[in-house]
Amino acid sequence: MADSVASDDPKFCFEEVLSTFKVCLSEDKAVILENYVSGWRGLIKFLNSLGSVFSFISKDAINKIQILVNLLKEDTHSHYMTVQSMVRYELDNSLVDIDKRGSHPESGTRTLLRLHRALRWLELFLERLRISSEDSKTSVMCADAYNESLAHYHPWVVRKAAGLAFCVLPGRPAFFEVMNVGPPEKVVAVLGEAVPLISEVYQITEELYAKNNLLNLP
Ligand SMILES: CCCCCCCCCCCCC/C=C/[C@@H](O)[C@H](COP(=O)(O)O)NC(=O)CCCCCCCCCCCCCCC
Repeated sequence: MADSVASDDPKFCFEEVLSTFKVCLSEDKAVILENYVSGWRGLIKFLNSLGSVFSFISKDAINKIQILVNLLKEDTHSHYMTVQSMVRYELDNSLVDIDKRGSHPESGTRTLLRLHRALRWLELFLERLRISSEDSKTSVMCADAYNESLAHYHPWVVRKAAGLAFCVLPGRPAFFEVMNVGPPEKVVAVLGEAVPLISEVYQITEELYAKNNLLNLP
């Protein structure tokens, strides 16, 4: 794994993201942190290729991915193999700020929760994209998915900035081009494979966080 998340390798292919999410779950349905992080790296590559309007979003995501990458490199890395083991280890060792921000503002559990919420946006957006018609607007699909999910956790100023950024998203044909998968039918087929995978990873993480009362970490 490369040291820095902010790689500027320009070549993006959505199937790469698909393949990382494919290997995200272990046999016993635990979320493998390294693969989860790789999936996000791929998505950030995509976001970066859409232009600098999105850099305030990718900067925050890169920052969070980097926190997780660092945890995967520390002496305690064996506890960070899966999201399940990470949560267990951090809770057992009081490494998570539960009610208010304190001495662990960058715990893995808290950091992953932010990405997890964004994964729900991704699932909703990709599903809209999958069933969209040729003249559907990506900006509208993106905004609808955002308003239904991630926006609930963002203050007004972030929602406003995100809304403005969505307006400059390329139209569906150009968006599909950037996904670099092939003709539109192929994109739709790949999305049909990706959405259920992403959804399963999301559900498993959601249940884990709900069970441990972690869905509102500060
Ligand atoms: C394709 C268009 C991409 C649009 C992305 C939609 C998500 C909009 C998110 C706006 C986030 C703004 C940045 C600030 C966020 C933080 O305040 C906030 C809270 O963090 P804190 O508790 O540490 O303060 N952070 C977050 O909620 C995490 C946001 C992570 C966003 C990652 C978005 C990655 C998008 C990848 C796009 C890939 C599309 C692929 C399609 C084929």
